[in-house]
Amino acid sequence: MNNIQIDDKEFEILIQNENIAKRTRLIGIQINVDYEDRCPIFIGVLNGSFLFMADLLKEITISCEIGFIKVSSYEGTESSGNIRETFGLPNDLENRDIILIEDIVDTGLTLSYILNEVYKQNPASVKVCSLLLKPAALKSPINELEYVGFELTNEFVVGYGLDYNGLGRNLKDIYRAKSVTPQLP
Ligand SMILES: O=P(O)(O)OC[C@H]1O[C@H](OP(=O)(O)OP(=O)(O)O)[C@H](O)[C@@H]1O
Ligand SMILES: Nc1nc2[nH]cnc2c(=O)[nH]1
Repeated sequence: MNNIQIDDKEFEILIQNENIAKRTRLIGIQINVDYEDRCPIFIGVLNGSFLFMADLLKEITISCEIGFIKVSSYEGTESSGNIRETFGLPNDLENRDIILIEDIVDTGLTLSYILNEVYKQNPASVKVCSLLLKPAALKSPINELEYVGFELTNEFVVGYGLDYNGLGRNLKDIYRAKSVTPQLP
């Protein structure tokens, strides 16, 4: 299925699940090496990270803890940049190694907000693992961004946890919005 319709938008295939799985396996191996003999806390950012978090954690063989947090920011395809609150952040992060798991880093506003909240608890270290990154959309560099699955251009993507108007999170593959060709009169 190379082209799909979700709500009012057409999407085309961008990254197949086999390639997501291969990349995830490699990231998992790297994290196992980097955190050998440590016990990091993986914190997934809901909702979008739920599939990536589950698949990545199946590749993790070191001792670790797992949690999820939720922040709110986006409607449709536009970034509101209007992040209100973090829900569910553990309050015992002092001296712990934290690995934040994101599905996508776009403007980086969500992540900057979360990082700020996490640092208030004086963790030992903080790194970010994101399946997707849009480098050209980043509003400011994020030094903690250590593990990235795929770099994208500035296109809206959906599937494998990412939604369009609440739909499409269950898709195995990742799709990008097809550009609309202007209609001649
Ligand atoms: O880098 P940014 O421009 O801040 O965008 C990235 C954030 O946007 C998406 O979350 P969203 O707020 O849409 O919530 P969701 O995970 O529930 O879809 C995504 O999961 C990231 O958390
Ligand atoms: N679904 C989806 N959510 C996002 N949040 C930030 N960028 C995106 C994107 O490209 N797709």
